[in-house]
Amino acid sequence: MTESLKLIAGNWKMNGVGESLEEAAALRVALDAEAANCRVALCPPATLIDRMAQTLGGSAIEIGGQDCHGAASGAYTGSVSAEMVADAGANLVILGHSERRAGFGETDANVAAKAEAALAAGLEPIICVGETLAQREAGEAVSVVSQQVMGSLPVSLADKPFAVAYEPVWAIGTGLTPTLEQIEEVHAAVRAAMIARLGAGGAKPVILYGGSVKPSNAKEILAVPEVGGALVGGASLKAEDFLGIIRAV
Ligand SMILES: O=C(CO)COP(=O)(O)O
Repeated sequence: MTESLKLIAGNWKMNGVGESLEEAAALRVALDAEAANCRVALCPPATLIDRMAQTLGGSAIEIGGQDCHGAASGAYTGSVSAEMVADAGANLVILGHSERRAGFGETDANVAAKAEAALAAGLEPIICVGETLAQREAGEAVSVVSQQVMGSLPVSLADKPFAVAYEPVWAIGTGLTPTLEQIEEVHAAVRAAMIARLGAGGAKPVILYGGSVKPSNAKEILAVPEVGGALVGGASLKAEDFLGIIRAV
């Protein structure tokens, strides 16, 4: 078991324009008044990182990007480098989300390169893994996720701060969640793969669960062994919902 503080991270995905920062501001007001029992982060679209950093400046709430390129700079129209994400005001970055693996063809090797770039820029990567429904139904969830961990974590992560997020693809945005036993089984496998890949450096970083986490199910999910926090999509867009999850820690 890890002794690290739990991390509750909100992934806004491609939602949010300037006025959405009111939700970040409301979260800040609430957490200024009642300190959270965990690390809290918001990961807005890249265009909002800078303004969110201004909105949250001086608060305990951390900021993450949702992706970065694997190269430091160059002719990659439309892409954002890890250094740019950090320069805008983030200290974390989500990498290898299933929406990027499926929609943008990202491979484990791409994700590992992005993690290297993130480390070089001083960002803490949150590396996502998770099986599809077909893979789960074929009994392959543990093997698929273990392979993703082995392929997506560069060995240079060993002494660095990072997190892994287990997000079953079929649980994202569907209202479906695995049973607590299924979550425990995969998180144990993720931990074993982290240690196989990184040695002792794989023992401590938190493993987040993501996929239809909401205030009503957060408490039981966060109590599962090796669940070191949550990566929250839809329920992170409204401060009140996100606070309900933070309060469940
Ligand atoms: O993909 C997710 C977080 O990265 C989970 O999304 P939902 O919480 O909306 O299911």
